[in-house]
Amino acid sequence: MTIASLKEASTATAQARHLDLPLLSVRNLTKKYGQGCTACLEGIYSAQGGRCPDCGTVWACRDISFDLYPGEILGVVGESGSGKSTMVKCLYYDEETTAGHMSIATFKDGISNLFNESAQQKRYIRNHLMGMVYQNPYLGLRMGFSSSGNIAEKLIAADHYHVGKIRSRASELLEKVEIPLQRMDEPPKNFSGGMQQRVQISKALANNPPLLLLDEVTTGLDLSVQAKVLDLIRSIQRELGVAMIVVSHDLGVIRMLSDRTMVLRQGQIVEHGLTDQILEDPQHPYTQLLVHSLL
Ligand SMILES: Nc1ncnc2c1ncn2[C@@H]1O[C@H](COP(=O)(O)OP(=O)(O)OP(=O)(O)O)[C@@H](O)[C@H]1O
Repeated sequence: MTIASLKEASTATAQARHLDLPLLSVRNLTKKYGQGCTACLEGIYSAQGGRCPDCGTVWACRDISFDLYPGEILGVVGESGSGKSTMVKCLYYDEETTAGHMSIATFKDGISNLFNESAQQKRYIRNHLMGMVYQNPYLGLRMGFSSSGNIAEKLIAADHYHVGKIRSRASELLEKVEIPLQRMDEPPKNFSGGMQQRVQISKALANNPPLLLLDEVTTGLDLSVQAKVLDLIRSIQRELGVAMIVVSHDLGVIRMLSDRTMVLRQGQIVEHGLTDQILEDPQHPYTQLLVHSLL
């Protein structure tokens, strides 16, 4: 099956899935760097790149709301500085959120605000319910550990201690991402960029999370390596039914992977809809600019 036909089939199922309950719901996610002043706290300011001209506070994300359905891929696109990375870092607790509400349907009946959970519960959520793949593999991997050791670390964090089972799960995952098993005890620092991203993906999947966050995972890779990683992401979504948030400044990546797309500008959503509709008939002038610059 080609990527285009995989995408078509998946978009159809994504539309059908909207009859289900969302896996992840985010409401009014806001992250500011700085204290804020009367004008910008009330939203009465003329933002320059998301920065308040009076007090210098950066509103990296402001009132971001969306739902993500089981097994769906949501693309997040926007120019540099639009708040894409900050948004996923807030979801994964790499950054403390200023305000907002996040829930996951399978955690405490989807009622709890996950931004307000205890540190222990946040660790549980990071280890069991989410996986994260960073643009920079140095953030997601311990480069001096073996590749299997990296996966073991994630399994141990989720209270799996049986050495034989850890080893067999590590082999299974590395095989899935096409890392030769004779290299499973080598550290990722010995690997190429594409291989490092594949090890990161296998580590993120270690505990079968229902949600995967991918932040610019193919940026900086050669085109042929990029295609292989994108293909892998697509097949994982098909086989495992993992829901994903894919952040990219590259509309080609978004077009290839995502069912729905959210366009961010200066920390706010300017457009949100089915990817094909957004790319073929963008409504917001900013999206029109982004799309036309791709053509
Ligand atoms: N620690 C920080 N302190 C102050 N401002 C920050 C911090 N981290 C991010 N920002 C600001 O938040 C805004 C959003 O940044 P973010 O990295 O989320 O954007 P992005 O869309 O992911 O950009 P890129 O594609 O270049 O990574 C930017 O104006 C950035 O300068």
